[in-house]
Amino acid sequence: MAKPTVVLLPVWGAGHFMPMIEAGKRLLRGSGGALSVTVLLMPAPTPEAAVDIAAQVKREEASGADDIRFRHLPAVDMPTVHTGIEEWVSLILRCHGPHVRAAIAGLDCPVAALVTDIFCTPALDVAAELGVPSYVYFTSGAVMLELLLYSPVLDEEVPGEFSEMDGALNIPGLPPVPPSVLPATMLHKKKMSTYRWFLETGRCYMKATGFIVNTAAELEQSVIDAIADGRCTRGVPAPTVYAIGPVIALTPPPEQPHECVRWLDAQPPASVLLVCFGSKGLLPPPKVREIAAALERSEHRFLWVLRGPPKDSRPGQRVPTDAMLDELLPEGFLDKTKGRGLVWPTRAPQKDILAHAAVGGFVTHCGWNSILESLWFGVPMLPWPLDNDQHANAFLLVSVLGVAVPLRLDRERDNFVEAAELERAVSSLLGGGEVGRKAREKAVAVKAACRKAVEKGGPSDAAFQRLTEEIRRGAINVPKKRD
Ligand SMILES: COc1cc(-c2[o+]c3cc(O)cc([O-])c3cc2O[C@@H]2O[C@H](CO)[C@H](O)[C@H](O)[C@H]2O)cc(OC)c1O
Ligand SMILES: O=c1ccn([C@@H]2O[C@H](COP(=O)(O)OP(=O)(O)O)[C@@H](O)[C@H]2O)c(=O)[nH]1
Repeated sequence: MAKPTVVLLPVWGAGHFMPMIEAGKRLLRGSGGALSVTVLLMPAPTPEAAVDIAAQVKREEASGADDIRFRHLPAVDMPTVHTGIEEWVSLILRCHGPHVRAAIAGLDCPVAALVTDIFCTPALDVAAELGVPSYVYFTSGAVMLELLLYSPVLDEEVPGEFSEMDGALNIPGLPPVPPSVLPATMLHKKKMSTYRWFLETGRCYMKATGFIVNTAAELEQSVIDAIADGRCTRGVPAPTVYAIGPVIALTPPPEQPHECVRWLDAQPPASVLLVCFGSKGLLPPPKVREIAAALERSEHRFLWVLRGPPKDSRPGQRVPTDAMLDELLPEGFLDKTKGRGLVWPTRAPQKDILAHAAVGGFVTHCGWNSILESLWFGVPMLPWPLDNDQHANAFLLVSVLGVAVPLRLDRERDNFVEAAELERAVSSLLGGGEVGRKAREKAVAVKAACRKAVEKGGPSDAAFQRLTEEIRRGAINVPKKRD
């Protein structure tokens, strides 16, 4: 009989697609050949994302792993009316519901589980209808998962706007949380109609069999405990959390090192500040000017990945362009920083850069994958969150893990940071001073904990074994036709 398959339903996007495929490959290996993986591919919303995903699929297919197969779902109409990125993705998923159901029902083998992305709550209903166990693969950290699960409780506790309340929020397993670290969708209830998405997603998650979270228990133990004890869900036990991370797709370095890596080869150890704002990494001109002023004055070495504005700014369509450096940067900046700074105008190999001994600090937008990569290589951070889960992630880095030097930003001014503040924080992180020294020390300790977590017998490895076993046991034959 054909072996049971785990069906993955990833969304497109650098921080979502590859981490989920990587987790699927680990499930394959972990099952010792007992399982296969079927990836359902939704057509990507932009030509750039389509090219990216096609390349990744080609790479996986070429690697000869015959237990992973890809199935294309039919195209759906992209929603034009929505309240924001969260609802936009959820609406697309809703349209795909019948296709997902048909694809699963049409499989020629037992189905062990459906694994969906953060946004794919409609797929949980499909799994329930078919009797298939369902898991949310959470590409962000447990703090963000907790915020989603706890949002219905918070909504009742704080009837007014979070942005207008005095004091801090009491969120299980966390130190007092300033409301300013909540995602924008939560912060302005009345202004953001997407707020409902938050509450509904939190409730809907309770239908899942489990949460597979790309984190390590060591990073977010108290939060994971709070979820497990039902403290976020009014005492009702939440689906089991499997903290299996850090899951990072690491590939051997290319034969010809990238230009950024060659530049780093010529720099002293732990001397370079990496500045990179993720795969969407675009900044408006005033922020570019502040960064340039801070880097020029700080006299530290830097590698700045600076992208150009997108051609299309609609949710889900924002793809950065290659930067025209002469137009974006203040006059004379490149000359004045020549030798100690490199500005890279297109996508850079971030993991290879963070792995380089010359990198001593990372100004990051706090996308979860960037955080995990920085921790994996022991690089302390300067958090400059912009959106989504990033403010909450930054809070974790500074207030729980202590691996980052805080950066004062003005959320009311679109997360603006003054040049002088950035200059101060860079000097603290890379130069002398107690705060920077502590962050550097903690980053080294957390690096060791991350690596230990995924070693054979480590806590993430153990969680992964439990998950694999549970998935293997859950396999069912999906009836071809519903009664
Ligand atoms: C899939 O394409 C996109 C996803 C996001 C996006 O939006 C988002 C909104 C929230 O209210 C809470 C979130 O956690 C969240 C996350 C998110 O995706 C990114 O996820 C990464 C890994 O999970 C990473 O942590 C990044 O910080 C998140 O931004 C947004 C988006 O465009 C703005 C997408 O196209
Ligand atoms: O120039 C870049 C920008 C980003 N990334 C990678 O893209 C992912 C970004 O994911 P993250 O969750 O940090 O943020 P997002 O891009 O989803 O906001 C990470 O794996 C980065 O290493 C990269 O390789 N080069």
